[in-house]
Amino acid sequence: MDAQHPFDDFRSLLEALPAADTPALAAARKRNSLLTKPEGALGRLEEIAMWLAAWSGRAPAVHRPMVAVFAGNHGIAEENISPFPTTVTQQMVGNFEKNGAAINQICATVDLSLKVFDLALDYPTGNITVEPALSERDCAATMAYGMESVAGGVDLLCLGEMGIGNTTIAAALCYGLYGGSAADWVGPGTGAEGEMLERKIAAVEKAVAFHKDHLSDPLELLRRLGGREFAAIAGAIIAARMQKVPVLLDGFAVTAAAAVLKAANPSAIDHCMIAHVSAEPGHLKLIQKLGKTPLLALGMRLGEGTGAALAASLVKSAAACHTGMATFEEAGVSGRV
Ligand SMILES: O=C(O)c1ccc[n+]([C@@H]2O[C@H](COP(=O)([O-])O)[C@@H](O)[C@H]2O)c1
Ligand SMILES: Cc1cc2nc[nH]c2cc1C
Repeated sequence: MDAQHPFDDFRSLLEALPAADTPALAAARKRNSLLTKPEGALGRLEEIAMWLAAWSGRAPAVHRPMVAVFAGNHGIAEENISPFPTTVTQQMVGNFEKNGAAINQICATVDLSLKVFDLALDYPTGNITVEPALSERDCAATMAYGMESVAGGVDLLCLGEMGIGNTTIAAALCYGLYGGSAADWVGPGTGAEGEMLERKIAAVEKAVAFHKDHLSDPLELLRRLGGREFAAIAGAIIAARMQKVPVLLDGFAVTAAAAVLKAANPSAIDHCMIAHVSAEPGHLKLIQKLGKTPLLALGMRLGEGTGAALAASLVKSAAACHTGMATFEEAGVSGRV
């Protein structure tokens, strides 16, 4: 028998992803049409409620929403492409644990649980300009770890990340997936400008040129150009699909991880919404490639899942309206003449 390849299980899962639940969607559409409002008057909140039904397989409801933040360190930081040192990744994980970060405050106000997963921060990935980020085994194990984050009855998963250098990695993934020029995908991240921005563009160019013969397979592209938080997020998105959990994607890095899955199977991220468009210029371009429309545009560029957590409040309201509103008949409100 052939030896198992570390990616075999993920390839099988990606080929056999569950489809949307059509009966649950039909039931939600029916109820939506009876509620006390002019048709379509709740705009995208109605779309969100239908999306929840289609991908959860139940009436739209959000009782156990969770933000998962995956933290990773990147060998590419050696190229001096971020204004911040990689030690900040671990320090921010400490800050999350002490409730000191923006994501803690948003989770508290929106009533979301928060889990932070630090991914071997003392062992940064390979510098992708000269070597793959991860071995096949490490990439597959990290995807599997990400899958485990979707447990305990979560019914809305908000994905976020923390990792100094990861806007360079996200740009490399996008350039590897979609081409164009490296400069199309590179932006300031936490504040790179001038020569640092030029180094960032050069690093992305060099990385994609170095791995150019291995980029047609999306999982291989992920392990060569990606990083641990990207692999874990890809795993979490797959697990959510299997467990009928709708997903909110945060900024540039999270969306780039999702894009890898869409390249493997065009329907792989149909259960995901783009929570917000970040100020990182590559994010909007990437969202357009994915054919999606973000829920929010607040000029944020923090990461940590902050945009996804804010969008979760919209998803909660959408579910509450769908479930709690009276029908025309119940309320004795006259319908259209
Ligand atoms: O969410 C975004 O689109 C976003 C845009 C710019 C920066 N970030 C965050 O900033 C870090 C990466 O920035 P950098 O400059 O080190 O590549 C990482 O921790 C991200 O969460 C996040
Ligand atoms: C301070 C800081 C906080 C962050 N949160 C997400 N990415 C970040 C990057 C920095 C530098």
